[in-house]
Amino acid sequence: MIELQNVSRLYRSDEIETTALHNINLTIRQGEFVAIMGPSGCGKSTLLNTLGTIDRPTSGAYLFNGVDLAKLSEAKLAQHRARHLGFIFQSFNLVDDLTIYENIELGLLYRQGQKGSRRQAIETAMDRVGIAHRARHFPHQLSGGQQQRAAIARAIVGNPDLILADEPTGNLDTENGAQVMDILKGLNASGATIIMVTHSPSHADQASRRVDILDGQLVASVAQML
Ligand SMILES: Nc1ncnc2c1ncn2[C@@H]1O[C@H](COP(=O)(O)OP(=O)(O)OP(=O)(O)O)[C@@H](O)[C@H]1O
Repeated sequence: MIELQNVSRLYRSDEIETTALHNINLTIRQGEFVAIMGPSGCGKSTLLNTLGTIDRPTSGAYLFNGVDLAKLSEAKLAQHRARHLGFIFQSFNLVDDLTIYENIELGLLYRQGQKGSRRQAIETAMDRVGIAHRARHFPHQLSGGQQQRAAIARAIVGNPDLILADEPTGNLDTENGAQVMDILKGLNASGATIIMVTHSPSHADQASRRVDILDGQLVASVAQML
C-alpha cells in the first residue's frame, strides 16, 4: 500500500538546517497496524505528516498504491486525503462551536453523497465508537475520552483505508486509552490500515509491527506476535 523510498525532510530557517527525516525506507502493507516510537524530536510527527501528505518530502519518493504522491498537485493531494485517509490527533482537534454530529460531518466535507446517506454514515460512525447519545452536545460538554471517540468517528466516517493517529492516547487516562486502543484494533480487524505514533510501550505492543525512529532515521522495524 505504502512505500517510502529514501525519504528525507529538511527544515531550513535563516541559518539553521534541521534534518527531521533522513533517508527513510519503509513499506507498509494493507491491513497492517504499525506503531511508530522514538524519543521527543526524533521525527515521528514529521513522518506521520509526510504519510498523511500534510508535509512533503524534500527528497525521495512516496508511493501509495503505486502512485508517487510527491509529484501530485495540492488539489490532487486534497482528493487523495479525502478518499483514503483519516486523521486522529493527541488533542482531539474538535471544533468548539459545532455539535458532535456536526464535527463528525466535517469528515465528509470533501466527499459526495446524498443527505440521507451522509446521515447514515455519521450514525454508523457514532455507533461504532459509542458516542451516539452525545450527538447534540458540544465538545466542552464531553469528557476527554468521549471527545477522542468523537474525533475517531470524524476520522472514520468516510471509510478511509488508512488511519493516521498521532499519539491518540497521549491525553487520556489508562481506561480511556485502553478504550481507544480497542476501537483502533477493531477498525484494523475490519480492514483499515493503521499507523500510530505513541510513547506508550504497552500500546505499541498491541500493534502488528513496531517501527523505531532515532534522529530522523529508521533504526528498527519489527513484526510483533499478537
Ligand atoms: N516547522 C518546522 N520548522 C523547523 N523545524 C522543525 C519543524 N517541525 C519540526 N521540526 C524539527 O524537526 C525535528 C523532528 O520533529 P517532530 O515534530 O517530527 O518530532 P517528534 O518525534 O514528533 O517529537 P515529539 O515526540 O516531541 O512530538 C525536530 O528537531 C523539530 O525541532
